[in-house]
Amino acid sequence: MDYQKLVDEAFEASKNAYVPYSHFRVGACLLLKNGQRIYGTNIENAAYGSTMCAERNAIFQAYCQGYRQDDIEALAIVGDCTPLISPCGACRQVLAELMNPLTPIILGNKDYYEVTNMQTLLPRAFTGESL
Ligand SMILES: O=c1ccn([C@H]2C[C@H](O)[C@@H](CO)O2)c(=O)[nH]1
Ligand SMILES: [Zn+2]
Repeated sequence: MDYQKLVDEAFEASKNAYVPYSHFRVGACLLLKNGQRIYGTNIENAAYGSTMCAERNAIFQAYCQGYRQDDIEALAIVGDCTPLISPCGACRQVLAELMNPLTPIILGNKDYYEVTNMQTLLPRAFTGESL
């Protein structure tokens, strides 16, 4: 698995970020097991709370196209920052439900990346199992 390529593609996607308020571009590249890639960027709004994060845009788009967690090979999330970008709480909650706990999540900047997963990012997640 060429994680560096996923990171590079996520940075390419981040060029489409709509970030007039934070000027902080985030990119996501979701790799499906069929080889297809689905991209996401953050899209901000003057009503700040209506902003949507890059990784949620990517995972929602995958689901919109009919894919489900077992179809997902990996997800790269990137930002030009140090330390590495780390998904916000809302994204963790969404990703914990929509991705398998051990599916690789690659967090990257321009210089390096780290591989993690939802089990590590959100241990003891609240899921539909509890309802
Ligand atoms: O993992 C992250 C962290 C932040 N952001 C966005 C939201 C907002 O547009 C900007 C600053 O918080 O970065 C993401 O898209 N993903
Ligand atoms: Zn988020």
